[in-house]
Amino acid sequence: MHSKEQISHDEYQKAADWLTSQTRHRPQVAIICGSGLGMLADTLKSQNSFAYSDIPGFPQSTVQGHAGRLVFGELNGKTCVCMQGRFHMYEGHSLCKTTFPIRVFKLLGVETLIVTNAAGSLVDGLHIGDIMIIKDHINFPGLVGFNPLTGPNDDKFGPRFPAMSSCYDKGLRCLAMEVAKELDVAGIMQEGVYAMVGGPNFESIAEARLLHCLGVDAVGMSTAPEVVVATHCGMRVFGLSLITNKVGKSYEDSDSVNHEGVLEVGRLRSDTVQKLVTEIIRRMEINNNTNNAV
Ligand SMILES: O=P(O)(O)O[C@H]1O[C@H](CO)[C@@H](O)[C@H]1O
Ligand code: HPA
Repeated sequence: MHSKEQISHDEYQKAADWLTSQTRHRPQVAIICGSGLGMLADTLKSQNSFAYSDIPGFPQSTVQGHAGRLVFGELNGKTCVCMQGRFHMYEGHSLCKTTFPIRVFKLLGVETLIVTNAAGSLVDGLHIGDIMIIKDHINFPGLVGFNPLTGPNDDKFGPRFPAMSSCYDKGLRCLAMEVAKELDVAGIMQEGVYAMVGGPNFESIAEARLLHCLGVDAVGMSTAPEVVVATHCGMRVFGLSLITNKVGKSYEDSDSVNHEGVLEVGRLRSDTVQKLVTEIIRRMEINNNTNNAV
């Protein structure tokens, strides 16, 4: 599935212009809701929401737990746009379609991207229900050439060879830990490395052992392409993984993971994730002088 699909600057602009004509909100922060975490969008005040099917160029969500709506609104004094449902490579979308909304957000003036996901833990210290602040990622599809930036570079968005050595903003990671302490949830939070695999199958035992050996703390099937595209176009990124399951590394393990279980943990922890994200956004500094439009 080495996609040759290219999306022109005009197509991103068309979606951004359509959204600008439909809502008075001009978002500074974009939030992507992971599996079972769509309720984050419900916290926005003065909402305007749009079905993905109505937005020019947007793909459709096909996964249970991903509603397929873009919600604009106010949250603690910041204007936000929330993806209630993300796109995954395994749904059959090209990677540039999977990340289409990110560049549209850039054109809308978004400066900060908050990504959330459901992920499986590979380490003893991360338990079901814990929240991992993403410190770094391993983009397995990207390492072998499945990268949303493949193809002619659009210099209006960013450089041909973007650095990825500090894509998860350190200031926001520190802020998240401070907020976690104040909300008394620091005990279930720690930083770690997220790895994206292609999916849609969950990992075999041997794959889980390999990921563990490679220094992966949590594994999922999303996020890295979104973060690559956001970093390429100069956005500040913050990411959270909700640990929804332990990834079996022993042939003696009898538990096996399934998507319903993943969604259930999302529901159980939705309140905590919501409070964390809401408070981080309240305290986040926004550079109002930056003209982000490209
Ligand atoms: O990464 P999000 O969208 O949270 O979803 C995660 O949950 C699904 C598996 O249950 C996969 O899509 C995996 O990537
Ligand atoms: O264990 C997992 N593996 C891959 N993706 C996932 N998303 C939630 N849990 C998992």
